[in-house]
Amino acid sequence: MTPDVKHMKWWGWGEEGVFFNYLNKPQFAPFVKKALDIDLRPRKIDTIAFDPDTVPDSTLPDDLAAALVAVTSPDQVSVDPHERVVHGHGSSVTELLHVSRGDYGRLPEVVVYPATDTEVAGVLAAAVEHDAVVVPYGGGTNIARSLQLDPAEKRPIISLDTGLLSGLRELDEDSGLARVGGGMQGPALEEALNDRGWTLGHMPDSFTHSTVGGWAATRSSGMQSDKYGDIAGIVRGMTVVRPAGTVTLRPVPSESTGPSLREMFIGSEGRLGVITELWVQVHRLPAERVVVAYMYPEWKSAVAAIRQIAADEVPTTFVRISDGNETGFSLATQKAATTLKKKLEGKAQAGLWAVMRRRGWNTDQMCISYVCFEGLAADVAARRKAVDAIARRHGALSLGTGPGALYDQKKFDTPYLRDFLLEQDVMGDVSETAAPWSKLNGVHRAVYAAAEKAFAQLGRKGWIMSHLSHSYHAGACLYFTFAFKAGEKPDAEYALVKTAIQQAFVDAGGTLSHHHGVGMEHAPWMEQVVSTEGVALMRSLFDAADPGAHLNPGKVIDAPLTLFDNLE
Ligand SMILES: Cc1cc2nc3c(=O)[nH]c(=O)nc-3n(C[C@H](O)[C@H](O)[C@H](O)COP(=O)(O)OP(=O)(O)OC[C@H]3O[C@@H](n4cnc5c(N)ncnc54)[C@H](O)[C@@H]3O)c2cc1C
Repeated sequence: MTPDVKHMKWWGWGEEGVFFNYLNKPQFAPFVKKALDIDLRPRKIDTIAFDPDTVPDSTLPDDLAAALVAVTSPDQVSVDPHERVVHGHGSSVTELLHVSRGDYGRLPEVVVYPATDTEVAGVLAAAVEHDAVVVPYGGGTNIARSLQLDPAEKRPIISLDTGLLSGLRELDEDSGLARVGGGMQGPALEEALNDRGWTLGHMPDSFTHSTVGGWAATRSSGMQSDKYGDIAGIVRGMTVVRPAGTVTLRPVPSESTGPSLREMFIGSEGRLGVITELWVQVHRLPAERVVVAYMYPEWKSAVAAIRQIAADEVPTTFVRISDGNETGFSLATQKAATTLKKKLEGKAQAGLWAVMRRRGWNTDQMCISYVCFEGLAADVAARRKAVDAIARRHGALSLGTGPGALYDQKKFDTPYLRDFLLEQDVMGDVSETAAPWSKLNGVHRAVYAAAEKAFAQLGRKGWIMSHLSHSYHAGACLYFTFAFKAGEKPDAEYALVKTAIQQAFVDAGGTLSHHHGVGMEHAPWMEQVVSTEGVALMRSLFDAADPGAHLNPGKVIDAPLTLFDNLE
């Protein structure tokens, strides 16, 4: 029997039985028709039955199987076809496209669930001794092809699932530091902390299925990073089990001990060892939390306002603005008004629209913004007043807390949209960057231009929209969502659009990725963003740290597959 570790659907995002439903959103189908020239069909797929006979048999050598069982137990080692398929991919759109059609690509020969550091060390030792590859697996939510396996890899591949390395193990309440198992998933950790009056506050959109170790290994950032920080700041110490031994980094608030090993492991995507335990910075649950919505007449004034909030150092938990296209999309995903309360809200919204039109706003260009404040009530009120004033100076109307509450409730629903779009033969995905404030509008313009050009090359209508999230003193993250109707070769078409967007990031002065990591998907651009010598230095590190290339090879740099190489 395999261990009780929660996994996502083998063929898509999230839990079986949960879907994106557009039938209760009356404006969605007309919106998609206008944006992509597509007539939506009612969703047909509730689930995709898994057929184990479609999975090639595992070729795990007997001696390696025996070694893995010897260092763990028979129940912790699985060659089950479903297990191997679940662990053979991450959540990039091209992986899901193929896997959902039964085209699995290279699969691991075996999945192992070590429960202690000693067992992890045993698995790594067995891998080195039997010349196998080990790929640490957290929640499988990455979208940078960080888990995708090289079809040309001839050695046995072990997927090391971190699910049993879980639990809130210690809470140092004096310091606000928690010791946590690397495989613990977001909801379990947050629940355990909340029960004791604490929160981590790290909320990536993938929160429901991703793990603390995965966050660290991909250099993740959550939607509340303005207050709680990116994972690189949240992680204060860690344990990393490597084939040669274990690195233990004690939790300290800051240190001056040479180049930071902690930073080196953050973003290492499994190439330097298995992160089995982390010390993370936690916070008391806030007394009050308020999300206020504002509507700006257009993008530039909205960005200027957010820039001002950052420059004035008004503490916020998050600040987000959707550009005109994304605001249109959000409005199109509003549910039909079935209750009196909703109908009244609908009337109030119509009234607001009339005000905006009277002010001469172009409703296609207006930008919705959400600002979250947490803390003591008086403090929240003072900060809200400061942001209100900045927003007004930049021409915004305050929409109050109603839309913000809705945003808070819906925030983890959107990931289901990609699977729905795939079923409708639409390729939809996201790409994100960060840039200094001085370059942000240029990056926004460049990405739109690059995407429109790529859609024109494909000869069909495409859609792109964006929001600003994660503000810093020096700049912010821009997060783009794009979609187009798939043709004969969806991967090649996707590669064309995605490449255009990534190249536009780099050319316009942004970074390759703000929080999705590199994997194989972004590796080809690494020299452009960290320089040729930078990549050479990273290569020396990986080669020296893992001379036999046993640890998730081909990720971050030197990827064997590019965006243009289809899965088998
Ligand atoms: C819909 C959607 C929304 C997303 N939103 C966000 C977001 O808001 N912010 C964000 O940062 N990311 C986001 N992501 C990306 C993804 O969730 C992150 O990259 C996440 O950190 C991956 O964690 P995981 O546990 O799923 O890792 P996995 O996908 O299982 O693994 C990712 C990489 O980390 C390695 N790894 C995993 N665990 C360990 C470990 N314990 N030790 C060593 N290496 C390990 C793996 O080998 C692999 O290379 C999103 C993804 C999706 C699909």
